[in-house]
Amino acid sequence: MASSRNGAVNVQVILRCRPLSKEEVANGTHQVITCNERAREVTVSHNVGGKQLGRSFHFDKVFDPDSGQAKLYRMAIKPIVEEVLEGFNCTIFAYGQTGTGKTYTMEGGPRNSGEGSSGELSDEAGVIPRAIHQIFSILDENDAEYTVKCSFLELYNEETTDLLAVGDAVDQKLKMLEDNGRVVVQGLEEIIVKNKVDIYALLDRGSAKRRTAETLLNKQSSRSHSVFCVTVHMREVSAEGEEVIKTGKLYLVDLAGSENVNRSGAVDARAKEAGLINKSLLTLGRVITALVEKSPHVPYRDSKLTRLLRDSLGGRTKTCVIATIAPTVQCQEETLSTLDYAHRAKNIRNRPEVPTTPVL
Ligand SMILES: Nc1ncnc2c1ncn2[C@@H]1O[C@H](COP(=O)(O)OP(=O)(O)OP(=O)(O)O)[C@@H](O)[C@H]1O
Repeated sequence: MASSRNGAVNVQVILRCRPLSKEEVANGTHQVITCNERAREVTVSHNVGGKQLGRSFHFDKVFDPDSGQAKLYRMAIKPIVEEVLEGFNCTIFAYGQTGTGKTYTMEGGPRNSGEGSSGELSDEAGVIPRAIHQIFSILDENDAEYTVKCSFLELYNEETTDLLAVGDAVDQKLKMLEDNGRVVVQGLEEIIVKNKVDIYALLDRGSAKRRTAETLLNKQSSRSHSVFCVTVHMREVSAEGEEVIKTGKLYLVDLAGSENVNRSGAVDARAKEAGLINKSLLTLGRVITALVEKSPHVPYRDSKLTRLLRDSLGGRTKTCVIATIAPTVQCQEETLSTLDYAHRAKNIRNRPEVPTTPVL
């Protein structure tokens, strides 16, 4: 039984500007970004013929360089995770140029060894550990019967690997199959997480595998996408006394660096020459364009990423994009490209639905 509680909603787009790094401060790097959190506006200033001009963009939320992880989570992500526990499927994408804070936002800043192993959140903890904490806090508070499962995969050059696999399965490339219109990744490990302490062990396992592959295979992490998925099954009794299983899914996606693919989804000529085309990122841009322009054909099937996350783009999922930018003049051109791209994504409309399955 599928019940639709909501009509169409736009993809939510939030903007985060990272602070200057120590080196940038030491070098006296010029900043060109002004964030106005209240007005939910970001302005890029540039100099044209000696005149200082500014271009402004509005988003659903704007976070300036002083906004820490806890604030971003509380204001932008917490309500989304609450919806996962109501049975919605939700997706959060981090999109931006390399080095603007996608991984920092999703996973968190560097941890000291042992930090987080007792389950406490550090100030620098990102969206993934905070979401797991929130999920367990709510489930435990409600005294619900539940299971929480996590998977973590990487897409690199259109190949899918399981970041949580161990033993013989470590280097296996996984196939994506279609099952009743749903895309499933064959053989992807789903680990049952018993409590919030387990999350750091999982993240460490995934990150260690990513790092090893980078060294051994000369991979560039900025060219890979990672998808962390949390599935929560909850058993509840409805107001009519009917026992129901609710399943909520949360996809947390750390995209490849957006450089080389411009705002219209075209490939930069230099990138093409250098063989730096990222098919999944390129197709994501084309899917967004097709959805925004209401084109009859949306090229979901053209890449692994868009096949896997089809439902998050114009489907039944609640979707949020976190666009990350750097404040420096050197990144100005890329920043404008990210802002244009993110601004267009605001026009995508999804129709979130809660599928409920009565227990037989
Ligand atoms: N909001 C922030 N506050 C403090 N430090 C940040 C912030 N965002 C990013 N950083 C720091 O900036 C550096 C680059 O961030 P990060 O690695 O997350 O970028 P990225 O966008 O994921 O890059 P890539 O595409 O190469 O993976 C890191 O050292 C990170 O700790």
